[in-house]
Amino acid sequence: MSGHGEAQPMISAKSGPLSGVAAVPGDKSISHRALIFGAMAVGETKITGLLEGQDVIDTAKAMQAFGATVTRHGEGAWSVHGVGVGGFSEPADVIDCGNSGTGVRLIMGTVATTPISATFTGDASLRKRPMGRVTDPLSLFGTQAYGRKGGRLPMTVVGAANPVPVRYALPVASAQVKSAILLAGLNAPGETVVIEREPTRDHSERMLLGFGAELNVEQTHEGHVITLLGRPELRPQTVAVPRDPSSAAFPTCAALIVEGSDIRVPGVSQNLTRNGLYLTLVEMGALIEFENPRTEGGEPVADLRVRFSPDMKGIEVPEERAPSMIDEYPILSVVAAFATGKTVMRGVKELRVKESDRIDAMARGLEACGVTIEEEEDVLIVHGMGAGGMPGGATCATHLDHRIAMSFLIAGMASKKEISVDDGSPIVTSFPIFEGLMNGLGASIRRG
Ligand SMILES: O=C(O)C1=C[C@@H](OP(=O)(O)O)[C@@H](O)[C@H](O)C1
Ligand SMILES: C=C(OP(=O)(O)O)C(=O)O
Repeated sequence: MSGHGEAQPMISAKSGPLSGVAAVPGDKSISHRALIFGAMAVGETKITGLLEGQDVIDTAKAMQAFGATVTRHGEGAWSVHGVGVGGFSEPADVIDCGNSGTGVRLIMGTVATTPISATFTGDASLRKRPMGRVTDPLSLFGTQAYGRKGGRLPMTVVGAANPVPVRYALPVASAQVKSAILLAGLNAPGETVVIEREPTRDHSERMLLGFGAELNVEQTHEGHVITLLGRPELRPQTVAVPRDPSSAAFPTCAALIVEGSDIRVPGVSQNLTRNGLYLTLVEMGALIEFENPRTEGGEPVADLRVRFSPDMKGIEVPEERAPSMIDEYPILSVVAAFATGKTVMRGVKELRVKESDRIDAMARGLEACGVTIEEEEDVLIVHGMGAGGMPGGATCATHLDHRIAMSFLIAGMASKKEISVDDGSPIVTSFPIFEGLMNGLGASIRRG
C-alpha cells in the first residue's frame, strides 16, 4: 500500500485501438458486505467472485480480528464462519482499514451496538476523511466515539451495552452512513428506521433480506423509509458477487475515446442505484449496446458492446442522478473532455470527501492536460475539446486515490501526448488487475 513515505512508481499510458473482452472483477461494495454480513450470520457463508482488492482484504482481516473465521479457497472463492449478530469479540489490536471508507464506516456500525471497544485507523487518505457523519447517528444508539479533531481517524468506538433503536433521516445521500445505521440496528431491540431522500446503492438492504432479516422499504413523501427489525438470527448464504460497474466504467470509457476501439464488457450492473454513468454516456451519444439482460448474483446485469464514439456531446448531468454514479464523475470528466461542448456536473460536493478531493484533483489534472475547467464548491464543468482533441503531456497527481489514477491513465490513452500519474499504487484497492486487463485490450501502461 502507498502513503507510507516510500517512493511511488510513476505510470504512464498510451493506446492503440482497444478490442476484446473486458471482464472486470467483483463489485467492491457487495464484496465488503458479503464479508461483514457473513461474519454476523450463524454458520458458514460461501462467497464466489469476491473482489481481491486491498480494501476488501482489509475488511476480511478486520472480520477475523472480531472473531469470525475467514478462509480463501481459491481465486475469488472465500468462506466466512460467522459469530452471529452481537457476537463480535473485542479485537486485540487496532483495526487498520487502509484506504477504505466503506470498510471503516460499515464496521463501525457493527461495533456500535456490541459491548466491545475497537480503535480504527487507516492510511493518510482515510485519516483525512470525516467519520462524524457515521458516529453522530451511531451516538443515538448509545455508542461513544473518540477520534481526532473533526471526527477523524484514529478513532475508538465504544459499543453501547444497552442499545436503543433509532429513527434517522440521512442529511447526506450516503450508502455508507445508511448501511452503518442498519448494521448497528441489527443488534438493537425493536425497529430501527433510516430515511433517505435520494436513493443510494441498495446492496445492504438486498443482502439483509437475503440473510433473513426482517426489513421493509416504503416510498413516502419523505423518501425511502427503511425499517429493520433488530436481533434477527442471520442465516448464512451463498453469495455470487457480480462484476463491479464502477470498475467496468474504465475500459468502457477508454473504448469510447480511443479511436478504432470495439470491446465487450460482460455483466455490467443495471441496478438503478448504480447505473447513472451508463445512462449519462448514452445521453452524450456514446455507442453502447446493452445485450443479454439477465439477473446475476441477485443484480440485474447486461453485456455491453462499446465502440469508439467520435460524436459525443457535452450535457448537463441531472443532479438527482449523482448518488447512482458518485464514483464515476472522475472518469466521466475525462470522457467529457473528448466530447464537444460543455458537460456540467452539479450537486457533486460529496466528491470532495472521497479518497481525495476529486473535484480539485480532476480539475487540476485536466487543466495540466490543456482542458478548460470551471469549478465551484458543488459544481464541475468540463469544456470538451472533441475526439482526439486533448493535448495531454502532463504528470497528474493522484493523491492516494485509485479512481483519479485510473482516470488519468485512460485520458492518456486518447490524448495527443502521453499522460503520466505520479503514483499508480492505489489502483490495487479496487481494481488489482487494471493494468493487465487494459494492456490485454491493446493499451500500453508502463511503469517508471
Ligand atoms: O456503500 C458503499 O459501498 C459505497 C458508497 C459510496 O460512498 P458514500 O456512502 O460516502 O456516498 C461510494 O462512494 C463508495 O465507493 C462505496
Ligand atoms: C469512494 C470510494 O470508496 P471508499 O469510500 O470505500 O473509500 C471509491 O471506491 O470510489
